[in-house]
Amino acid sequence: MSVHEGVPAFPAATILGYPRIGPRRELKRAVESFWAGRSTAPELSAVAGDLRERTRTNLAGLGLGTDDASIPSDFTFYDQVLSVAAHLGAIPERFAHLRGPDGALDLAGLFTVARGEGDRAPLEMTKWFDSNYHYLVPEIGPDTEFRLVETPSVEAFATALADGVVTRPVIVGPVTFLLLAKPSESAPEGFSPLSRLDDLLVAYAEWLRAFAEAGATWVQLDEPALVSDTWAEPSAQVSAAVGRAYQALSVDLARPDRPALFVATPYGPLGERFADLAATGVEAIGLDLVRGEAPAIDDAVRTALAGRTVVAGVVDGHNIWRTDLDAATASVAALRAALGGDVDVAVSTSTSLFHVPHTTSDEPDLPQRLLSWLAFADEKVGEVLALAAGPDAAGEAFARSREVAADRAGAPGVVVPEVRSRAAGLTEADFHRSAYDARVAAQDAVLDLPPLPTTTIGSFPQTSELRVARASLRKGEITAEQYAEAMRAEIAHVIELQEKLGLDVLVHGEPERNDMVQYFAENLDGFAVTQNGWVQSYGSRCTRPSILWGDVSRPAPITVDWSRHAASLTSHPVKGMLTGPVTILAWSFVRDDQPLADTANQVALALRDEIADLEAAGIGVVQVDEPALRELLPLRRAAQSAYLDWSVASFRLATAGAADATQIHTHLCYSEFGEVIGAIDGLDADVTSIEAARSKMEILPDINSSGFARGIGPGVYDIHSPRVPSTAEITDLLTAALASVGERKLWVNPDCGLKTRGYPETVASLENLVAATRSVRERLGAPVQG
Ligand SMILES: CN1c2c(nc(N)[nH]c2=O)NC[C@@H]1CNc1ccc(C(=O)N[C@@H](CCC(=O)N[C@@H](CCC(=O)N[C@@H](CCC(=O)O)C(=O)O)C(=O)O)C(=O)O)cc1
Ligand SMILES: N[C@@H](CCS)C(=O)O
Ligand SMILES: [Zn+2]
Repeated sequence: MSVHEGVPAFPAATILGYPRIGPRRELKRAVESFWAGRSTAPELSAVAGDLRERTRTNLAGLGLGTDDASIPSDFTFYDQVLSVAAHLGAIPERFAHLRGPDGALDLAGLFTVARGEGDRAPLEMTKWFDSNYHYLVPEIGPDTEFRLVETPSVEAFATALADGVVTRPVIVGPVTFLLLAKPSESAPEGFSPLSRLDDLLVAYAEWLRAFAEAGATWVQLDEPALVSDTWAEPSAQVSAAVGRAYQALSVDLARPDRPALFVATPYGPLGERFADLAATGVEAIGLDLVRGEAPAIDDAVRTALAGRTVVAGVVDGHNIWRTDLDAATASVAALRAALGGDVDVAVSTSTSLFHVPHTTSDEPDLPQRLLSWLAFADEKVGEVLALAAGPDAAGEAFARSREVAADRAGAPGVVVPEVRSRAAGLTEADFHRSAYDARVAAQDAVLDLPPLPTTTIGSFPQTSELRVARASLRKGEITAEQYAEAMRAEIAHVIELQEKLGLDVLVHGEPERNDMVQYFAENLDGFAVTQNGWVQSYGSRCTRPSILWGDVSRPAPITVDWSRHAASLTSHPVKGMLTGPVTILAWSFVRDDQPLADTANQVALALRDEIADLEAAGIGVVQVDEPALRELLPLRRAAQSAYLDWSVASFRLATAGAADATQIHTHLCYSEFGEVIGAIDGLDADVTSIEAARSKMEILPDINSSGFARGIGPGVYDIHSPRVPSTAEITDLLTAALASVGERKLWVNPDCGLKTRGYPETVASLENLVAATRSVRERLGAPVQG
């Protein structure tokens, strides 16, 4: 009997996943209330259960089937990668005390692993593929035990089933889990977590059996790692791992001991890994057809796939423009033709929808015309259903899609001739500053800084008073002037604090910013912002990505008054604070009708004007943050250099108008930067601050070997945890950094902004940072200033 006989049909239309925070951030509020001790674990679980129930009712109401596994079940309290680690007991030794007798973590334990406790560092957090979502990095060693120790995903499935809905559980697949992991602290040099695949598969098999016993017909295993060719492990090794993993889970573990398996591969073209998967017994394979071409399909693949399903991800799960349904239909038809008549083709989103907000119907302030161009998660469900039904049955949806495309192309603001002609007139000279030596001389003459200058990354704690003031302004409860006065008072407080702490280059603290991208979007033409368009960035933290829909320009200075006010309160240099073009693009929903490079240059020109206005206001140091530079790096090596060319160029365009005496800083965080160190050098910033404390300065050898010659501030204080680093600890980090990059280049700063921290730990940490710097300066024989 073929392994595929008796397999339940894959649904004709589905989505790869759905936002889990709730339309009004219900999960964020419930989780934070639990953390604050205002609610109990059962109360938090009840909120989560309600949310899951609302989600499946909503998806069923939108038209997804309740009996065919079209509704994904992908809930997690914090992060989907952490959830796998928790299910399988793969928790670092330093958290062993949190595990119950059965090896499971309770909710409080799960959050402790995510957030750390005392000297026990949390799991490292880093970006999830090329998105603004951040996952927790599993730590795997030769002795990590893999065993199914808890089953909340199975219980969630069973609850939905009891409610009459056959959902499709979604879990991160074993190859991706191990490729995303890092070696545990005790692992020997050169250890690869992927070497533990066989042991991990035993636990995945147990998990699949548990789903089968609970009645699951299909389970989705997400394997986004397969679309990337940038792993340390050679391609042949990844290919072999795919073969072994899915042979074990689909053939060695035969049905009915397991549900049918759907392996989804979002975020890029699957390429040669498609044939690897086809050679196993998985019942369905998902392709991201938004980000790339369909893979090569030869006779062998066609034959191997007979009786199975390929799921065409043609509705963009990562952006919010309405789908061109005709183009998507053509792409599905081409895939169908390539696969031949024996292979079923279903329609889906390209990625989970957790990258987009819940629904456009909750945005009363967005202009109707713009709103009509958009599809958030719920509207995308309608699109997959329309595509599955086809242009005859869903004629109205197809007609609407054509109207939208035409309307967008001709709408005022989409093309602004003045913006286009300025960009067209750019010359090579617009991308270059003077030689670094000349700049250093000019800057030394005006900025009287000690060796190892101290500074912070920009934001100071966003207190609830600041957020409430902004909410009150929005509701009309206070006037714009009252709001501005409250912000000026906060800036005065932050300046006074920094002077007291003895920092050298001060910041205004960014109290006026709801978010470092949204704030600029609110002040630039060509953008719109949402009211309720929240998207999870990590854990309980959310953002409202702005919508970059038209040509970008700056109607008026944005940050100048705040920076001028701060500078008026101190004799120290105050650093102006801007967000760079690549980060503004990466953390917004960006128009899809022109190359990103062109859009980035429009944003860069607006920032260039802002820097000129800051200089005119007497600001001699300006930081242009690019934390997302690494985020948009293509997942395939062949595409990376073109990306780095345009992204670096846009930063240079933004900053190259600055005078020699203006010190340009940049800041990078939330990623591993080793492999793009050359591009960071290419930014040509005078000073670069970079996250380093969490990884214990692992970046320093890369900086050294790249010949990076300008100022560098490797972070000496991990701002992701309330833990206060001791003076001795910071002194050690500074000593290591000094030995590596030298006194002339070294700056002292935290890893990132302080907006998510509270004041008590911020003050204590910065006191220690300044004390450590002074002790190192003394050792160098430098005068102690500040
Ligand atoms: C630095 N990072 C950022 C990323 N992406 C961004 N877009 N911005 C970033 O800063 N990516 C990588 C990293 C890590 N990611 C994040 C993401 C989000 C946060 C964060 O702190 N988010 C806040 C929300 C920020 C915000 O928009 N605040 C608004 C609205 C605040 C609010 O909730 N108001 C209440 C009323 C007031 C109250 O009672 O408190 C309401 O509306 O109900 C504002 O300040 O006006 C979050 O809370 O999740 C950090 C790092
Ligand atoms: N200037 C920003 C950078 C965060 S990546 C801040 O300090 O919050
Ligand atoms: Zn940062």
